[in-house]
Amino acid sequence: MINAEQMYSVLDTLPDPVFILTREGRYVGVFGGKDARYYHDGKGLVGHRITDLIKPIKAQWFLEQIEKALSTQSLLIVEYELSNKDVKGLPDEGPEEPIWFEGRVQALDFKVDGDDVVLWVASNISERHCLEVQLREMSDTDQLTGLYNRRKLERDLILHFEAFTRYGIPTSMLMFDLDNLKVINDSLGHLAGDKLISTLAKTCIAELRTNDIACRFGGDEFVIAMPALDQEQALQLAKRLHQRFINDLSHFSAADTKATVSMGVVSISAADVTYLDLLHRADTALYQAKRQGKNRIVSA
Ligand SMILES: Nc1nc2c(ncn2[C@@H]2O[C@H](COP(=O)(O)OP(=O)(O)OP(=O)(O)O)[C@@H](O)[C@H]2O)c(=O)[nH]1
Repeated sequence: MINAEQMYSVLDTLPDPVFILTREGRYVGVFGGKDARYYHDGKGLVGHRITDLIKPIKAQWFLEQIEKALSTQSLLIVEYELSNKDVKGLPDEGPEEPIWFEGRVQALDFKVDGDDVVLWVASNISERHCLEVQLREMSDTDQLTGLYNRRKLERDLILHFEAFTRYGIPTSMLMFDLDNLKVINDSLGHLAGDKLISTLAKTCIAELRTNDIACRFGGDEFVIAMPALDQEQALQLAKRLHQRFINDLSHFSAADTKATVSMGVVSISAADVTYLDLLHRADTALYQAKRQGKNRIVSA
């Protein structure tokens, strides 16, 4: 059988760090964390309290997790970001970048110096976290243009709709569509059509504010959601953008067909029940612009 001394040696050799923390956030034991690629040596933390080592807001979060693990007596799994610069008493040696951790926190069935304690195992999940962020970005992004896709737009529109119904903050929407893309594809080729679509996207990126959400809605149709802009301001922006589009598209033309853009502009109104009503009204305004002869803006 393994003896107590050997057990201690095993604990200390663990690649991931293991902390024993009291309800008040005092480190009463630190084991393992021997993989220096991923962890700083935490031995110096023993005897200190989280609140003395970490900034108040973060320290409070740790205390809440300890409390939760103690009160539920079940395994709690949390994710958090921490750098050695955030924690007083950690050495400079070790990873320089902030680390994303998965913490597994479990109440222990004994007390230390009369205090309830938890076991907190921290695993470095930075690589996985980075991949998750990349995946989320990819799933929100249209491949051809780099603009957001419809999924991301709809998620954001739900929030903007809530901001309007709760606080009266307006959001306007511009829906636009290339005119005559089919003819251009047929005469200049599909790649030229793609180039047109990318050109519109580049102009959007150059012209818009950072909190505007420009999205490729599908095919040659785009939607821009403009938080905190009323209809008149949105129309001004649409006119500016339209002028830029016309300039940028002027050298793409096929026979006597000019590459132009039609636009519909709307703002959330009290009569809209969900963001889908806003999308529907934008679509109707765009349809009117097409019906009235294309290459124009309809504000409805
Ligand atoms: N090159 C290219 N063409 C596309 C892409 N997506 C959709 N299209 C084409 O764009 C056309 C879109 O249909 P419409 O909007 O009805 O065609 P349009 O000629 O622009 O007609 P109007 O909008 O009425 O001016 C279709 O012919 C599609 O095949 C794309 O990613 N690249």
